[in-house]
Amino acid sequence: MTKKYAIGVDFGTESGRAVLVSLDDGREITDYVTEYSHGVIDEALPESEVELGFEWALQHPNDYLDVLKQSVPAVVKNSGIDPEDIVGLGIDFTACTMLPVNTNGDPLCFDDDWKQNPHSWVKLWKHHTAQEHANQINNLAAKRGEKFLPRYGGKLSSEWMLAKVWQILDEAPEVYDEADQFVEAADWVVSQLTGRLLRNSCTAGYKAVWHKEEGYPDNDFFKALDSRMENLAETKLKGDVVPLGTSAGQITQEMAGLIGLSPKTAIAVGIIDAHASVPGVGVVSPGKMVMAMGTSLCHMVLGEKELNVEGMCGVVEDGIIPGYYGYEAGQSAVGDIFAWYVNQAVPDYVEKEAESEGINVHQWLEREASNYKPGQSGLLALDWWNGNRSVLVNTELSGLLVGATLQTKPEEIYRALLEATAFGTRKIVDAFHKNGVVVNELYACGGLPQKNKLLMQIYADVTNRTIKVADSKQTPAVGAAMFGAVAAGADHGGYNTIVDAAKNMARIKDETYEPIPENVAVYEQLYQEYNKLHDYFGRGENDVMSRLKLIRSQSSE
Ligand SMILES: Nc1ncnc2c1ncn2[C@@H]1O[C@H](COP(=O)(O)OP(=O)(O)O)[C@@H](O)[C@H]1O
Ligand SMILES: O=C(CO)[C@H](O)[C@H](O)COP(=O)(O)O
Repeated sequence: MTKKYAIGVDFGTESGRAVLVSLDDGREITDYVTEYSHGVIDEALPESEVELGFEWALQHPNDYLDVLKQSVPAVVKNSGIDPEDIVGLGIDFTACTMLPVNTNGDPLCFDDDWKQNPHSWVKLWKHHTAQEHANQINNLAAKRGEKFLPRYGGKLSSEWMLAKVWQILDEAPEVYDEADQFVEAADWVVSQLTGRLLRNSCTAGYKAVWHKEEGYPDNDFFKALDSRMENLAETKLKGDVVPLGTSAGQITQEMAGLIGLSPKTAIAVGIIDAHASVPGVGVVSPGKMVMAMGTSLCHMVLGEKELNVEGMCGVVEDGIIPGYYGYEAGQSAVGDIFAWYVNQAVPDYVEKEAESEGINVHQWLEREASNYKPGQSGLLALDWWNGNRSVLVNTELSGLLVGATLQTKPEEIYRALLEATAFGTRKIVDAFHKNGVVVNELYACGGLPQKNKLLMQIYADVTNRTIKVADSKQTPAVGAAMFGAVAAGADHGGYNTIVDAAKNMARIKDETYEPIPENVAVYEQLYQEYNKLHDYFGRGENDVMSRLKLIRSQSSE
């Protein structure tokens, strides 16, 4: 039989990339990145005078279609592979990245009547202006003892579907009324490929509080929140929720022609980007935490029971690998914090030296920071530059650096920021491990493990665990391609289960990061100090960060 292939398309924050993968061994034959031409829309609507407020983050649905139209034909062409041998395609997406659509499934922002209204656009996962709505959802759910709340670590995030939908209802009731449905971008893009709008159980479970047995929260709860939302589940969130690995159908003739695939290609239902990384690195059993490390960091681990863990993003049965409870936690900025430092705060001389050596500023800072021992800088930071996703679940929190003196060097601050993110991860690992969701070893994927060895060693030392690294540049896309192979099925050259696909296709580097005992000891001391700052600023003893944010938003009105 001729070799078979699948395509995984990873829709990230700034760009989308297609990867063509061999189904024999997971080898990535070729990939192609398409930058979103509108990027993250955070200042004004495209071709419009309408300005956006503080912490808005929108996207343009056409950018997603451009990824399909540019990246997919490019990987087919560059590989020279016959499209008939590409049996499946899967996509993964950031989430909750959601949009209102009309009865035809078209985004409201495509309509001239609606495009001047910011609420008609795609709200990106990091759109952070629905915190007040999230707070009210959480308070009411806690007061009513809603069963769903512990499954989300005791708090729903402002990044998720319910807070975003309620914000739309509150601030633009006309958009809420006009919308036939609110859908995840992952599901919308699949509908553009197949002509069928299905909701995948992964985004529905983690981001829209859907449960395999219980469905969405009761109408009573929605009614108590806001009587206008009483029937949200049957109206704006209507439609079948289907398990991961389901085929959404074959690609439409029209789309197949447009993007250069065979009309027989099976399309998998979508999955969250981070979650696709789990089979992508070959993790299909408990005890192994997968860290998708990029602009943000998502932590995923499988368990055999549904347990409550403080501040986790969620536990969803079959949410990642069928047969297991999939747990997720996360840090809403990691690479983004380093980017902030490099772009906003590094002195000129560092940029000049890096440039004269032909390396980038990250590489320069990493090299210089490697000359320090743990604790030597006397610095300690809190990693909340984009709020805290786990375990505090509060987007009002902000960053902190203590210990700076007149002698402090840029590379010491850079190192303190790397360490802060590692402490944030340690907090998450401990929260799971101590509550019965065992974490014995760590698997890292995403851009950061390829870029920064010091960072990875610090993570191994701070967590006192071995870290294995994906041997793939595009792990979520490889995971998505695996789901594409499952959608095709073994009879058509794919696989029948995601476990079979992962066993054959996932690849891990030989080199691992092992904890260094003397570093582990110093970091243990620093972590205790981090914990004190964490609780002081994060657990209500001192809410200066929330007050500053309030003053800031009042002052910018
Ligand atoms: N050498 C480096 N060390 C640490 N962080 C880096 C380095 N180079 C780039 N970054 C950070 O990596 C992040 C991008 O990660 P990547 O995984 O490629 O993106 P994404 O999360 O969008 O998929 C950026 O936030 C950037 O600041
Ligand atoms: O919340 C998410 C997963 O649950 C987002 O998809 C994720 O944080 C986006 O990450 P990145 O920009 O690093 O791909």
